[in-house]
Amino acid sequence: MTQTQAYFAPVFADDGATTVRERSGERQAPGNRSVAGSAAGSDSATQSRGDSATPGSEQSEHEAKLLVRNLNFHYGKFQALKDISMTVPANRVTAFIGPSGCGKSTLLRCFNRIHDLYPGLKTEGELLLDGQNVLDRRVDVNLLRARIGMVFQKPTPFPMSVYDNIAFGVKLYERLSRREMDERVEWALKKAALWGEVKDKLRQSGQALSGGQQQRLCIARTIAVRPEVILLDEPTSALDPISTGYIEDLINELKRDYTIVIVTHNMQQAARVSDITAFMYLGELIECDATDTIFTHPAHRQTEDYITGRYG
Ligand SMILES: Nc1ncnc2c1ncn2[C@@H]1O[C@H](COP(=O)(O)OP(=O)(O)OP(=O)(O)O)[C@@H](O)[C@H]1O
Repeated sequence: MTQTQAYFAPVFADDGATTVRERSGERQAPGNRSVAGSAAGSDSATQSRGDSATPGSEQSEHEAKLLVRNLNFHYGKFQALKDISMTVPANRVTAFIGPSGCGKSTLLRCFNRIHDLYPGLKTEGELLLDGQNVLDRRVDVNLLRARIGMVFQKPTPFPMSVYDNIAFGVKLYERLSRREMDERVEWALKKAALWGEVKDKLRQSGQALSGGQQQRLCIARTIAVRPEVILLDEPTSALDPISTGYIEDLINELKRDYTIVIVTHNMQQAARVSDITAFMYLGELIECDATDTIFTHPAHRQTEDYITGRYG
């Protein structure tokens, strides 16, 4: 099973699909949806605003969309994340940087609980989305993943038409008329800056598009379910510079409506697209601050060594 298939596996399963469809009528407008059980994290909501003790909060006057508190993560006996605390501000781009193996992707995957798909992994601490702890076992992970969408490193269109690539995820969560679905598909493709290139190819296979177009299709597919947060795990590492430029422009455009978290190995990219940068090293968050500050006046020697290319 590929990572993407695994990600969607719960909604392919009979029980999961039924649950999501049955609950689709309950879904609220974007920005006003709840994924948590009735008691989950309610008292944390007020605390999630302007928690000055949390790294990353001081540099943002924006509302905290995600708040990570004392997060630890284990792959079996190996601890991959160590006591991570940080704020991800709303409608901003937050970049995770750091040497290979420092835990960037592991942290990103905690946000939409993709680790739940694999046995033997343990997450401790709190991860608040609009004040609700998404690590609470009562959280409906399918609804969580509708609120927090993810785009993987390698473009992974489904083996179906361009149109169906978009419509597929939407159908899992909403019942739309044909006309409404047409409108949603067009809207998502326009948002992903792909409409002009594919409007005459909607019935062609998504896998027949170029690599850069496929990645924009994957972004369109993610946007189509109207998430609030978009997680991008090295979204341009398999793309040429022109396609990378398109995606970076798109990220800049999308942050008006979405909160974006991106993992990147490319420090120029982090500097170009992000407002906030978090530097990680050996499973720890070393520092998190405004991107300009991280790249010009990092507070820690390890950060400076990394951004100046002394290691990594
Ligand atoms: N499934 C797994 N089982 C055991 N250990 C894992 C697993 N996935 C990742 N790790 C380990 O967890 C640590 C963090 O890995 P992660 O992929 O999050 O790092 P990363 O910073 O994203 O690295 P890269 O930049 O190379 O993608 C690494 O030491 C890695 O070997």
